[in-house]
Amino acid sequence: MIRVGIVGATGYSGVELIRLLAGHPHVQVANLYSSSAEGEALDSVLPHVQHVSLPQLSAIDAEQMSAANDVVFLATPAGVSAELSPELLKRGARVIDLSGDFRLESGEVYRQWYKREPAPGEWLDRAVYGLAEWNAAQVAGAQLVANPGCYPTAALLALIPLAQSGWVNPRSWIVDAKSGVSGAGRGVSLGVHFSEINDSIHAYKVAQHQHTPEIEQELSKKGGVEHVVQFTPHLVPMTRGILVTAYGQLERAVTTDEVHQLYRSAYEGKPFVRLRKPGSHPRTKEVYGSNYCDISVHVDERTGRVIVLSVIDNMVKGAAGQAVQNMNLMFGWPEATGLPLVPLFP
Ligand SMILES: NC(=O)C1=CN([C@@H]2O[C@H](COP(=O)(O)OP(=O)(O)OC[C@H]3O[C@@H](n4cnc5c(N)ncnc54)[C@H](OP(=O)(O)O)[C@@H]3O)[C@@H](O)[C@H]2O)C=CC1
Ligand SMILES: CC(=O)N[C@@H](CCC(=O)OP(=O)(O)O)C(=O)O
Repeated sequence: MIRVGIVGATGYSGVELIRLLAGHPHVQVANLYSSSAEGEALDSVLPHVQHVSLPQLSAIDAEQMSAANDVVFLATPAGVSAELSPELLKRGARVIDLSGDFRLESGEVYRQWYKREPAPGEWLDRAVYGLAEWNAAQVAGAQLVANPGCYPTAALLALIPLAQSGWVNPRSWIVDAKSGVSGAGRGVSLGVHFSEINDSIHAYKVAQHQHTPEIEQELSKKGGVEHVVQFTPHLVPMTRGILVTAYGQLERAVTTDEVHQLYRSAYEGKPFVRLRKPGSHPRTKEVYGSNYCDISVHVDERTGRVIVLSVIDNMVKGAAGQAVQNMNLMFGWPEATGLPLVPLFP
């Protein structure tokens, strides 16, 4: 058994980590850390974990955290990990960061999109981008894994095979995405007020969302040329789930079946990518509570566009589930260890 510590356990991704790790055969949730509820039991904040055997919430202390855990998950807002992770890493800890602090290779790009100070460059250089399906070997040897953002996970799994094919104009990508409200975390604000978001849908951060450079960075790395993405997120009145509808302009004539075959080869043997029938319409409900990303491809011969649909549960494949998948790779266990294989339905 390895000892796992979680920072931000009172938040949505942190408590989702607890749900998943409680069923993991090689893990003991040894330490939970909180910046606001030190000394309390987690079930006093979140009663749904009553009867789950968990340690009390402890204060954040890099020395203790490094000594008392084999791996530390940071499920904290942007900016926390940039300061805390170097302190943990210096002391030899292994870290899986669910925030955006180590995903962007350039500190300058981070400063521009996150509007805050980046982590020190020496540590940014050491982070491995934890898109498990594409970076498994690097994740296995990493001390610091930057768990991908929720929208980038759905977008990159949908687009990397095509980015590598050279069939699509790399500057033509349009990624339209819709997210459930849990993506915004547990903090309360007018932006997630029930009476203002229910029965309604809206776009936000048009041309300004911090996941734009993350998607572009990874598509460009995998595609071998610069890729440019027009990314528009929307908030929809549901709790979990992301649907990405992505469009690219084809530079050669290909059929839906050829694109489907490309994806079949790309994701063969990957336990969490389920390629759906060509021309089908995956629904967020079909991956709810699971670590799957379901993908379908379509070619519109009239417009010369390829359209890729992908769905994930933002809390699982988009956050905690992918983090557990990365932990499995880091410790040499099969990728799917401890992760639920049947979504919650309906
Ligand atoms: N929700 C989602 O779908 C996804 C979230 N993420 C990322 O994961 C991270 C966590 O998100 P989420 O769980 O939604 O957020 P929440 O707001 O639900 O939880 C964040 C937790 O972080 C802790 N925290 C707040 N401030 C500090 C601080 N200064 N120092 C230490 N801990 C602090 C809080 O716990 P306490 O008060 O106990 O310290 C809080 O419960 C974010 O970076 C987010 O962007 C990534 C992908 C998807
Ligand atoms: C619905 C909703 O508000 N979603 C969040 C996604 C949070 C996230 O994953 O952002 P990080 O890059 O900081 O991890 C958003 O759009 O900002």
